[in-house]
Amino acid sequence: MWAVRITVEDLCHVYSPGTDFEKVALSGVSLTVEPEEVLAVVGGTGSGKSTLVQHLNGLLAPTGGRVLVDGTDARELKKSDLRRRVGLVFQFPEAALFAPTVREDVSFAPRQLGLDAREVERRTEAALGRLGVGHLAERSPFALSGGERRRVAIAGILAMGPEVVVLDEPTAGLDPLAREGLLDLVRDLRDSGVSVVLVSHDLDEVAEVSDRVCVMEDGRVRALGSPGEVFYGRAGVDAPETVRVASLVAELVGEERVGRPVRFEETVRALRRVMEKEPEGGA
Ligand SMILES: Nc1ncnc2c1ncn2[C@@H]1O[C@H](COP(=O)(O)OP(=O)(O)OP(=O)(O)O)[C@@H](O)[C@H]1O
Repeated sequence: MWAVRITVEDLCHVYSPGTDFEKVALSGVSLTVEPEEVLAVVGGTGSGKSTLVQHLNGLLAPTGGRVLVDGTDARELKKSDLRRRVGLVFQFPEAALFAPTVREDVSFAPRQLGLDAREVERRTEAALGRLGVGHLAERSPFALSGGERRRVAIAGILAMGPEVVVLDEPTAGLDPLAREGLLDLVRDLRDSGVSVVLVSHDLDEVAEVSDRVCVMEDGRVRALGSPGEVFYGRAGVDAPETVRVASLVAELVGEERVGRPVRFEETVRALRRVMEKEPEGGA
């Protein structure tokens, strides 16, 4: 698949400018969403994450700065094209399901694109299959579990064939199994050439799936880099459990023996290495 690059340059966003409710939500944000990467956006509540991602598909217009999609200013692109290319899945997207059946709900967006009926059907079935909800196609979205409804809502976005998918807190409120399933989807999207922007409060899941992490604070980029750079650096973020465990062990035996693991499996492997070298009875 042809992969898109989104460049955010010195982006500023002010809500309700010139009124008593004026709020500067973003100031001077610059970053790039590279083709075929998972970029996590983390940060405290109100730090500007949702505002930032709504600029990626033109839902919000910059107060200052610009967003470039493969070098073209997003304002010059047709809004409907941009929203098809950059699919935005809001927090709790299941709240927007409306059709009598799952299949009709998922096919709604591709039908709006003016595609012929066979192409709509092909995309709908592919998206239902990808999200593992094909067996629910004739059911009412309202008669499903929360996790199933969320998958149906995401299938509706994927049926548009986006090149970038933005997921705003996709695992919020899901049980561990449903959460794991969504993280598998994130990896699967990246592996099939779709970039993913993942907004998350859950640093452990960010450590598991992201290629790079952007830390937002008070409307600015506080840190941007690989999970290792960000979580072991001085970004001031709380680290994922995996990193905290590895850091504690590194304090005892030295970082050169533990390294800087980020993902669960890497941390387990690092600790195993340390234990194997440890003489009987401890150091
Ligand atoms: N429509 C709006 N009108 C005015 N202010 C807003 C609006 N939406 C967000 N804000 C404010 O802009 C700032 C950034 O909000 P934003 O929703 O982008 O943060 P966030 O990092 O996504 O937060 P959360 O993690 O709680 O979802 C906050 O101070 C918020 O109160």
